[in-house]
Amino acid sequence: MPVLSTPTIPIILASGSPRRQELLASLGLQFEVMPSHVDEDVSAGIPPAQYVETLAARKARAVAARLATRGEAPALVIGSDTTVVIDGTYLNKPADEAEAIAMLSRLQGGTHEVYTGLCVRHHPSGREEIAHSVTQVTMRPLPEERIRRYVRTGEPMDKAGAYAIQGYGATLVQRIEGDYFTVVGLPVGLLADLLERFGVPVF
Ligand SMILES: Cc1cn([C@H]2C[C@H](O)[C@@H](COP(=O)(O)OP(=O)(O)OP(=O)(O)O)O2)c(=O)[nH]c1=O
Repeated sequence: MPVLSTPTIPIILASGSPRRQELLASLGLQFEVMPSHVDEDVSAGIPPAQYVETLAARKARAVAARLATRGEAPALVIGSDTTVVIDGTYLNKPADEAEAIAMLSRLQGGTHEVYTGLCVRHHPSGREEIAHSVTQVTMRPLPEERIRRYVRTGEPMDKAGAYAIQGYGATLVQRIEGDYFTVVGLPVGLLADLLERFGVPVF
């Protein structure tokens, strides 16, 4: 674990995701957490890269707006969004166990893509740097009984695509092509690039 350093400008993570909090902390930066609670509805037919970038920006903008209302000092706000895409269909968090089973039945034995969008927004100037990253994940063929047992662990319920590669879900994955952290929900290399553009190097 790196020594925690205080960045030159306060950093705010606009996310309630514990995975995102852990990954950002692993970079050794000090930051505050402010979940955005935005509506995640996006117009139908939007391509996946645009979809995750739109939601990442919406999250960062919602939190930046809160800072503006309170007249807060300058800060960098980080928003992020992850979605699983298979054959043009977006799989977000399952509503219940039945939907989790349906999602995993669809993903098993094949390859899908995980898209994560990132937005770093400067408050109060409104300058934004937005980008996304995509990783291909191939899942092992899984018997239905194994899918049901996995869903009963409770792990899939708050995860896009109903699995967590960083948890028991690691055992479901055959291979990935691309950045692991994109699948977990915060591509740290891409984030470091965006922070550098604001003159905030991670190290
Ligand atoms: C595919 C996959 C997703 N996920 C998680 C990352 C995200 O938390 C979640 C996707 O939902 P998101 O809507 O991206 O994020 P969130 O609602 O959890 O948090 P917030 O909007 O406040 O930032 O799925 C994993 O943890 N592991 C995985 O392997």
